[in-house]
Amino acid sequence: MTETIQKRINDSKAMRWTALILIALMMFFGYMFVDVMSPLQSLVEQERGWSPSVFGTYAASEYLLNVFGFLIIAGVILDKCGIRFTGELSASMMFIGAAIKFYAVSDWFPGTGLATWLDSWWITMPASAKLASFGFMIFGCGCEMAGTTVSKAIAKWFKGKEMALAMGLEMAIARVGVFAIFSISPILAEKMGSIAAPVGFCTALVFIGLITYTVFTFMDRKLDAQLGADGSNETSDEEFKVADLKNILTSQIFWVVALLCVLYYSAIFPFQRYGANMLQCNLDGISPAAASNIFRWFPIGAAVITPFLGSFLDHKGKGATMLMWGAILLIACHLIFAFVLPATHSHVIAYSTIVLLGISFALVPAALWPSVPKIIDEKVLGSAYCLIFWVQNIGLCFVPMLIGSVLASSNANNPAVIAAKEAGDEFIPYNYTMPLVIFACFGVAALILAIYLKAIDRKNHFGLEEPNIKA
Ligand SMILES: NCCCC[C@H](N)C(=O)NCC(=O)O
Repeated sequence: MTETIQKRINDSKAMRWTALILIALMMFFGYMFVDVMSPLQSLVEQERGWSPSVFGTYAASEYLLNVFGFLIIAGVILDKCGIRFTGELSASMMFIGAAIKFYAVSDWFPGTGLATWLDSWWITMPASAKLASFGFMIFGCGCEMAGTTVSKAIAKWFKGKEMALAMGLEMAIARVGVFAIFSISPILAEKMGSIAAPVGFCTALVFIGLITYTVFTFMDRKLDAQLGADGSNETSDEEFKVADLKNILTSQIFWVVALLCVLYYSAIFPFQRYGANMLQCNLDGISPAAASNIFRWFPIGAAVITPFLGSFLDHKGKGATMLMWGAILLIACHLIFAFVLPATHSHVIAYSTIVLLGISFALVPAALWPSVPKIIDEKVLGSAYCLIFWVQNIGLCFVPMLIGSVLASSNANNPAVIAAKEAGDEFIPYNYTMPLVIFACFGVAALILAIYLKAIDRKNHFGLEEPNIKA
């Protein structure tokens, strides 16, 4: 009897990479929306009266609902309802949140009954900021849930294939989105004479992301038909039960990975918010544009290198070792920024350290996310990703506030800062040593966890050092 081996849709290189592009586009547009207002801080202050602390509250709102438990629910939804439903839900939440934020910063909002009511309480926070934060909170829930859904979708479509390369490419595409919006947003705002223009533009892009993900769901339906699954819990024979969460939460290796993740990312994304200003302060007050020009090599450097490291991981392995090197580079870079740059004011050192940090930012994500399917049972993979993001979001929500207050308190008696404030200067030459030392300490803790992770992997054979593609 001859047995025909049926080829699945994801066995075709063209089809699985098309699927990756479709889902990565949703994240690309999502990451663009996240940072659309980051380069417009002073403009938002002028146009809408958002003080720096209002801006900080607005930025934290992205993570607020996630921290208060939404991401845990998101994990259950993902494992119970599957990647198609959860992806559509995430993309829709991203669009609804984006549309609310667009309305909040548009010229249609001031003067409405809602604006008058929102202005009547917590008066230091303008109505536009309150509504924009509400929208951003809904968007943030959708965006983080989308991030975990995309990881689970890639693990499904690329299992035993180029999984790490695919995850690396997806993250690289998202980072190009950050780079792109940092360049486009100020131009759009200036040309259209309003901050609402770039926000509206990105809201439209988020809608396109919803469409591209919808196209992907048709492909995924076909894959499920070939796998013989019903699509609710596509990759596993056993049904997901909420009680399975207990297995994740009591797993030692899960906590090592989750803590490593929060510590590492707490020294990356919050640093991203202060990085350009830190360079300005340490390079004799260069212009904000010149500082951004140096700083943008950080996400773009990571975007270029991540896919190569992903491919290396697929073919050669060494995931745990890559995590260790990522943490070592992180520590070295923050210490150079803290002690060497203020002493030398060297542009060469600034550029090289930014590039080194970009390599670190490629090493850790490229190794971390593809390692999760190796340590966690497939049927609870969605919940595991969501729980890791949940722990990470706690750091991303609170560390910027910690850094902001340390920066303020460590400069309270700084004569240069006092003089600049008294003179009403636009540029305040802050000393960033203390915040940078805190970032380096996060790196040291992440390194200890990476070493421990490598040790427990060696003992328990999780395969973190093994390649994904077995010859
Ligand atoms: N403001 C963007 C934060 C994205 C956080 C997200 N949970 C994440 O870790 N994504 C993976 C990455 O490396 O970007």
